[in-house]
Amino acid sequence: MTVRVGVLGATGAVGQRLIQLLDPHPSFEITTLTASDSSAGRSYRDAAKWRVDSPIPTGVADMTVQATEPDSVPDDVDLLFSSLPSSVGAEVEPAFCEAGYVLSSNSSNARMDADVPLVIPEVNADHLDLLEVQRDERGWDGAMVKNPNCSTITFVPTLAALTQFGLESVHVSTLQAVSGAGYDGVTSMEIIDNAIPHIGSEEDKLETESRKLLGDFDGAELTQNSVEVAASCNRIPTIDGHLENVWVETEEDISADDAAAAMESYPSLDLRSSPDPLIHVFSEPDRPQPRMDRTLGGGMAIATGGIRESPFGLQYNCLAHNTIRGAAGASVLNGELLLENGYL
Ligand SMILES: NC(=O)C1=CN([C@@H]2O[C@H](COP(=O)(O)OP(=O)(O)OC[C@H]3O[C@@H](n4cnc5c(N)ncnc54)[C@H](OP(=O)(O)O)[C@@H]3O)[C@@H](O)[C@H]2O)C=CC1
Ligand SMILES: N[C@@H](CC(=O)OP(=O)(O)O)C(=O)O
Repeated sequence: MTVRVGVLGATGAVGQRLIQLLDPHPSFEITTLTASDSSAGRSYRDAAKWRVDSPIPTGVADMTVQATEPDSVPDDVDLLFSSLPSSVGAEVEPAFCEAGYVLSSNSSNARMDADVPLVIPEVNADHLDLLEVQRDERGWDGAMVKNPNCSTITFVPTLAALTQFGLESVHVSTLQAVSGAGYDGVTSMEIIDNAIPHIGSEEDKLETESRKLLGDFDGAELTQNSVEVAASCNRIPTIDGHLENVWVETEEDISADDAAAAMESYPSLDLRSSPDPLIHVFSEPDRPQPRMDRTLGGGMAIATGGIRESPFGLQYNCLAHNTIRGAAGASVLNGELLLENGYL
């Protein structure tokens, strides 16, 4: 079955990555692209300042960009990927769901709403059925699933692998690539020869989204995980790939070898964009590194290394490609999960 898909915010940094991943996808066919009113009516080639490391797909270049409103999207589109600024997403995404469209959204609005599934398929695919609650409560024919923040996606799969030991508290400190701020987000004068120890709202997202992702869904209600999470977020001058240092305290003592084995054997899924292994464990203490390891598993793997026991619990590093596993690839994987579970 080929699913007709559209991209909301298609001209942006994440929208371009979505097009790069969706164009060769065997299950999805791009039929609609939307952006702001200043791009609407123009060809995609003309409206998008293409910056992804492969040419604009030929079938996409001459498509006409539509306005981002339900009336501009044909009724036969089965799935919309959303990469809109969150303020715009908050306004227009519910209107699309009300009009009957199913959305896989990367934007941060509504991620913490009680009836919105926030999903990393390998971690909490069962939360997808919150969509039934969402449809009941909101009266929507459509539906909305979200993927988490890119830095949240990087460390939560490693925590999921460790839940068997009883998670008590987590400290995480990030070194985030500049692409996370968008192409024009951080100027060269700000970031070259520098590191910036603050990223607005980011720490709160890591602390809250992780507890929702690791929570239990009983078919009616989601109970958040009680683990305490403290985050510190830093911008550094890498292009792509968020590196994180993590300390985890658990009820049971875990040796570094036990932790490595749990992460290495943590299962991937039988979905096209889920890599096997999901978590790549390096034995070298100086890995993973952004430039060397961000493209593991086509940019969808989580890499860990430097696993050791410390006075503050288990300590390790982890890394993921922020615009693939952390954004566009995460939305595509949620699209595959929606298809697998009969929501399309
Ligand atoms: N960059 C990254 O690595 C990551 C980004 N994100 C999130 O993904 C989302 C998109 O980010 P990014 O791609 O970097 O953003 P960009 O600014 O590069 O792109 C934004 C897109 O939304 C469109 N848009 C802007 N305003 C409106 C509007 N009023 N109505 C309709 N469409 C509009 C733009 O169209 P136009 O070209 O016409 O202006 C463009 O297509 C954000 O929510 C961001 O927080 C999440 C994780 C990582
Ligand atoms: N804030 C992230 C990117 C981002 O846009 O996150 P979110 O999807 O939560 O808005 C970063 O700077 O790397």
